[in-house]
Amino acid sequence: MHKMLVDFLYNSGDGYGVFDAKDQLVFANPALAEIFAIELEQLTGMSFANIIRHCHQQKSGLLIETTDLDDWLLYAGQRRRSVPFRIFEADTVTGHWYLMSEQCNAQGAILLHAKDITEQKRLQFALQQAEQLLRNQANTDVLTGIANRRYFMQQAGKVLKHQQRTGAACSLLMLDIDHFKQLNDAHGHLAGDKALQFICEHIQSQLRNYDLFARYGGEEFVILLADIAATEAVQVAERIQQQLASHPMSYRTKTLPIELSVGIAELQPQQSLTELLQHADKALYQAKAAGRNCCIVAKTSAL
Ligand SMILES: Nc1nc2c(ncn2[C@@H]2O[C@H](COP(=O)(O)OP(=O)(O)OP(=O)(O)O)[C@@H](O)[C@H]2O)c(=O)[nH]1
Repeated sequence: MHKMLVDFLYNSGDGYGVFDAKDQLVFANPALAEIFAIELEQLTGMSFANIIRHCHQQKSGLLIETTDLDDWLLYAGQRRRSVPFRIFEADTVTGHWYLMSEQCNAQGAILLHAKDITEQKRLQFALQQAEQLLRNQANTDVLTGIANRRYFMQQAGKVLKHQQRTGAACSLLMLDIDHFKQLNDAHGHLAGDKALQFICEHIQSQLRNYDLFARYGGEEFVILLADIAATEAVQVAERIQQQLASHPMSYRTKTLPIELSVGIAELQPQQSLTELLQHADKALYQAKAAGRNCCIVAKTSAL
């Protein structure tokens, strides 16, 4: 090889290596030796399979995550030389990422090039996490930590479609704290905020993981119960009310009783989310009119 080229390869921060047609590594530069975490003198002459075995056994160099190394090697063997050029990402035990490219010539020799992309990957992960955080924030009510109305509307539409397609039951509960203004006025807004958080924790503890529970407005909440008919939904609502009565909220030195009125509507065929919400809202209004701290099921007839 031309001396200049050899010097370049030896001093390059990118890893370079050449595997012959029998998959023996006939040339490697120091950067590649570092990636595999094998001394350069030892590395040169090793077969691809032995390099991978070494990394796997020593838990050093390339991160080989498998419980069946022979299977891993078989799979890798099928991919190597399957195309004249291929590109893939690989990471090391120490958390570095490399963009690997393999160029295969007509005789079956492979030129391997490994470029450090750790910084790009770090930024990519950070961006993904930031996106996830933003998505969560956009869907979450800040005060209570439960889903907000926006998220509810998005998800409820999907649940309704699914339930209507399969003909399964579905009930919507609309819950509103009774005389909440009085609580705020008597004990302060902070007590009101604590009450909202307390109620959310309380309701959440009574629900299944996949029930859709959201803060719909100030002191109003919605719960969408898939596969639950109105008669069963009443039991859920009454359990929430009874538990709330027997476990009142403590605030500073006081005990603050909190009560809820609940309107329930069962999903009808062809009904839209807006219509279902209207029915539950009307039932909630009736529960308030009936004296509060009770639960009313909407009539299935038109509003
Ligand atoms: N502390 C606190 N209060 C809130 C929040 N959102 C809404 N509210 C209060 O909730 C109260 C709702 O009052 P109303 O609509 O009159 O209802 P209510 O007093 O519960 O009466 P009924 O629903 O008829 O039983 C208002 O005083 C709002 O200020 C909040 O995030 N924190």
